Amino acid sequence: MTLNELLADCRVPVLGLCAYSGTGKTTLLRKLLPTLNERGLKIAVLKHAHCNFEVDKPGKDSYELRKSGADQMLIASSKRRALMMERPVEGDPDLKELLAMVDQSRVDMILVEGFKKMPLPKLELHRAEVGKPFVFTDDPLIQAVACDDATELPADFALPKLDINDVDAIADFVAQFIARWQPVALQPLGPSCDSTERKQLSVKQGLDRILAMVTPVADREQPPLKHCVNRVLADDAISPINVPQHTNSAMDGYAIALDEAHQSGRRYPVVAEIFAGYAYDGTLQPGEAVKIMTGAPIPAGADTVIMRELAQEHDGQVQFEGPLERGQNVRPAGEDIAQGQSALGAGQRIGAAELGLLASLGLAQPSVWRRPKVAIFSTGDEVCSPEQALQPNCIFDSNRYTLHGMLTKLGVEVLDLGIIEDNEAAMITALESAAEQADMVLTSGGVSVGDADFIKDALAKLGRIDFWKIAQRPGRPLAFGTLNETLFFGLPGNPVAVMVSFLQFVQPALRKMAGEQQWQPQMMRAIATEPMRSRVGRTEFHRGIMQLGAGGQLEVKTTGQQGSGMLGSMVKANCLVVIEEPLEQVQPGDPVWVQPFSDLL
Ligand SMILES: Nc1nc2c(c(=O)[nH]1)N[C@H]1C(S)=C(S)[C@@H](COP(=O)(O)OP(=O)(O)OC[C@H]3O[C@@H](n4cnc5c(N)ncnc54)[C@H](O)[C@@H]3O)O[C@H]1N2
Ligand code: MOO
Repeated sequence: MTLNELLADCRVPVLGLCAYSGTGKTTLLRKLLPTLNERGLKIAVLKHAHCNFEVDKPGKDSYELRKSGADQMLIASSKRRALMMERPVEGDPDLKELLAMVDQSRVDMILVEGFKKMPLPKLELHRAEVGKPFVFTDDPLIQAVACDDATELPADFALPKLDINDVDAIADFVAQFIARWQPVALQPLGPSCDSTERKQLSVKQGLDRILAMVTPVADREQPPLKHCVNRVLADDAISPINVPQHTNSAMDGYAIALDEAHQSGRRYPVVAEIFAGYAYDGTLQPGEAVKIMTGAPIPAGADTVIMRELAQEHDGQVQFEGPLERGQNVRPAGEDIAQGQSALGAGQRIGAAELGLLASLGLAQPSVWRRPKVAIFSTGDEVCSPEQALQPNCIFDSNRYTLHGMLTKLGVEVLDLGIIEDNEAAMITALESAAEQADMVLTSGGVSVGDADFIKDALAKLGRIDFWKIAQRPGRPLAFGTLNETLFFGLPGNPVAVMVSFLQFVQPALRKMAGEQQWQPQMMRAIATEPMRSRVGRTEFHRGIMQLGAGGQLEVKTTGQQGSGMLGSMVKANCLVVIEEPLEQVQPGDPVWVQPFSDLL
């Protein structure tokens, strides 16, 4: 069994914990589960046990009834429920069947303990004193190794290494694993589903081929900070200063040096008053206080701030109520970002928060990548510019406008070449000129099998273009390749297909070209509130409306009719519902993946 077969039906990430006995797997899990719960993550644990384990006790009804011959014993109260089944099997129980028994709609992931040999992504736990060999050397599915200080890893060890005693670091790893996880249907399919055999590419296969062809832009620019919104950082933003610059007060109050002599009722003479933006030049002596405002630097000698509400000042002296703790209400210099630390990594797209952060470091002209230039045009004699009167049998050109909108939001430079006449000579001239001026050329229409699709002949003469069929709907036909050095996408003509293909393929390509690193489409789980039909073997993108349900859970319904020419369905929608290849039908109550539009639409 392959990983894809084992996990094909899993709606949540599955991670194995693999270790030899004595490594402390269960001890770690007992600490890890509350840590993950604190982060809002609900975890199911699936554990392999020795063959004749018992969970209930002799004398209990459930035990006796099972021993009397109940094939399945389901016991439930208002707090919990347990199902015991007698299922003798040869060898290990079937993990795929067990995973299907977990109520996946209620958890964020399944941790599997045991089942060491199964093709699962796993975290290896290792302690040197147990004296056992590593598992990762023979198991390519090990994602990381958590080990103790005494463990000596080989020199060529290239996986993430975690400290087995650092539960927070392991929880971080698990949280990242969940965040990065994609359902099997959106991952590369195994060899049996390769294009040569099935004539269609999966969404992931298409995207992988596209991304392999994309080279990020290489020229840097240093525009003024306000012009950097939606640009991509070319270098790490290294902080030239400590933020905050000085150790300062987190409260309006009084700064003192807290010493042994402090006791409730002790009177401190107030020797100065410091406002934010000013400093106390002297050194505070034991027993003295300065009145201090939020953000003002803590004077030399002081180490503690007491908020004004807990202080009484009379005749130039102040006393404090309640117990004091040294260091309270003091924000150390560099607490937010230390001088020399990388505040933002190269490849980060700059949004409002990043812009503010760069400003807070005084980086007024960060180095960013130049914006990719994208040429767009529409094809088809029936396509008419909205600036002109509609001709008989024609339609207005909407694709150039949806493309323009999405490209603008992506922060690229758009070169709009208009509508190109449906003849080969016009097509060749337009494509040549577009390829010379831009990093990417985008067209819509003419990539399916129609007779009057001159673009195909023009492309064949000018570049190396493949005509793909993607196992998706809408957006099945897709042309992709190069015109000299310039990337070319021929998107299908249907207006919704254009947008869906842009979101799935052009967007990731352009983000990579723009220098963005580590971008992943946002994916969320929502509960379907109506049936959605799909066809096994293709990924369907339904236009969805997601909203919070009465129970506080994200719910999604479709916008109604899903014709790939109906732009109204995109207008009503706020997300795409992604129905993965293996699914035929989504029923109300089923969890589904949704891709919110917030990024681009
Ligand atoms: N025999 C087959 N017919 C079709 C197939 C197929 O596999 N076999 N695939 C269908 C699918 S799926 C799609 S999508 C379309 C894509 O076809 P083309 O890329 O060749 O696009 P056109 O035929 O030129 O146009 C399709 C549709 O879209 C309208 N259109 C085109 N450009 C614009 C524009 N700029 N603004 C608004 N609307 C536009 C055009 O008028 C057509 O109605 O092919 C199916 N057929
Ligand atoms: O790409 Mo087409 O939209 O599947 O009609």
